[in-house]
Order: sequence, then C-alpha cells, then structure tokens
Amino acid sequence: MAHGDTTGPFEKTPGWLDWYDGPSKPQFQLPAGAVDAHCHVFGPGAEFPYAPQRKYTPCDASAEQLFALRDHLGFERNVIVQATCHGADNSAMVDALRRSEGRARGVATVRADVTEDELNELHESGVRGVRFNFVKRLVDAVPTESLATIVEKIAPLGWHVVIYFEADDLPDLYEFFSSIPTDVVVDHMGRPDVTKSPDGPEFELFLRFMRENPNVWTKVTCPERLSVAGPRALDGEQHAYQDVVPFAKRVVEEFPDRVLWGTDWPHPNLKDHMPDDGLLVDFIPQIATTPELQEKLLVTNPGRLYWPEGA
Ligand SMILES: O=C(O)/C=C(\CC(=O)C(=O)O)C(=O)O
Repeated sequence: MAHGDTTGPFEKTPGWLDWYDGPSKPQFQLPAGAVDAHCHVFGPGAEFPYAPQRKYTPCDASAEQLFALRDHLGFERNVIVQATCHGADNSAMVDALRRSEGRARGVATVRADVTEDELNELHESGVRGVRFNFVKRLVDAVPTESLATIVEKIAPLGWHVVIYFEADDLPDLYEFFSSIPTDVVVDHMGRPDVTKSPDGPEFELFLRFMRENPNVWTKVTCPERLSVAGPRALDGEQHAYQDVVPFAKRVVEEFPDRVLWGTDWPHPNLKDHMPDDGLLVDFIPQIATTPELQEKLLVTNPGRLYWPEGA
C-alpha cells in the first residue's frame, strides 16, 4: 500500500500494520453531527518528526488523510488525541486542529512544567483535554504528583483528563483516578480482558468506578484491539467482534450520557489485523441499539464535552 512507504526519514517499527486503504462505506448511517471522538494523526514524519523517546514508529497518517476518512465515513467532526509517538510535542495534532476549520478538537500531552501561556495557546487551537497514559509498553511512568500538578493547571480552562490504562492496573490507580476533580474520560473501557465475563469481578470494578464517580466517562472504542475471538471487521463482516459487544453494550446502556465512540484511526500497534473502518462504523448499532442511544453516543455527548458552546 502506497501510504505505508511515506515515513519520510523514519523507519517503521518492524511488523507495523498500515491503516486500511479504501475502506467500505458503512451500512449504518451515522446521525447528523456525528463525532469521531478518538483518532490520531502521525506526522508526516518529514514535517513533524516523531519523538526521540517514542516506543514505536508508525507509518504516516496525515490530517488530510484523516479528514478524507471523516468525510467518507459520514462523520462531521473529530477529536484528535495526541499519540505517544509524538511525546509532548503537540505540533502535528495542533496543526491538524488549525486546518480543520473548527471541525476538530484535541487532547494533548503536556509536562508538569507547562506554562499558562502554552496552555492558553493550546486552548485557542482547540485543545480541550490532556491525556495521561499508564500503558507500560507505550510510555515511561510519570509520578502521580506531576500528574496532579497538571490537573491543577488545566482545571481552570475547563479541560478534562483522558486516562489510558489496562484493566490489571485499575486497582492500584483507583484512588488516584477517583481524586481527579475534572471530568475524566477512560480510553477503551479500561481495556477489559474480554475472555473474562462482563459480569465478573474485573469488569465490575470498572463499572463501580464509573458508578462511584459521576465525572467519569468512557470511550466504548477499540473492539478491534480488545477482541480475541473476532470475527474481524473485514470482507463485509456485519457482526464483527462479538466478544466485545456485551461489554460495550452494558456500558452504553448503564451510562448513556457518559459514553463516546471513535474509530481509533490509524490504529497504532495492532498486531493481528487492520480493520476496514467502514465495517468498524457498522459495529456501532451492535452496542448502541436504539436511535436515542446512538444520538447520545455520537452527537450529544461529544458535543457536551468538546463543543459546549454549540457547533
Ligand atoms: O490509539 C490508542 O488509543 C491506543 C494505542 C496507542 C496510543 O495510545 C498512543 O500511541 O498514544 C495503543 O494501544 O497502542
């Protein structure tokens, strides 16, 4: 695939899977105003170099390519999340926000010594949150004291905190997460092990975390990352990732006003397969089964968090 060769001066991580070229048109018609609330841009590396401390080197995935996918799938807007391969240099993401003509908001990575001026500039470009990543293969650990400093700095701007962790780590992080006073958005339902029961103790802890903390939201995203048994969103499959459905459906039904959905394009670090993004959109009606739930998941909820002033 041609796009996989465009890494500029960088060499991709061996075995890297490039994003899917020529995705199908979804059969599911997205509601007007739908937001892809979790996606990334990578580079292009020749223009926005990847960070020296990165744990992976992706293929390029530019703002233009993201916006073309948005239009193809039928989304109106994007939330672009800073990817760890760019470290705390948000310039590729900010450049994409500036080019989006108000149709994208961002989630940045910042360090504890970030200044008020820098935060104001990020805000002006469309950033509305910061991401704290606890996935060990992606980042080196940052002390929670530094993260608490960041929270103090971003709270006056009305921003929220996106947290990315694996289910095994929730017990240790539960108290810290519960202490965050801003809105908190959990990536990918806290990455449950879907070979376990959705009614078992591991997922119950995550549900309890959401019940006890009304400021906590979650993205019911990444079935392609969480699924073990498939089937994969390829070759026209309309019932992909059955093993993830009970988890995501349960969350959508219990917390309809605190869920978000996104493609996760360009799907960093998938090892097994690269999904057809059109078929990924067709996953949505399996987990949000009524027009009311779909409207909240795709339009109302991301609107409240990222465009509270109105579209
Ligand atoms: O795209 C995601 O959400 C998941 C990622 C990558 C990531 O978070 C990052 O690079 O910042 C993953 O599990 O490798």
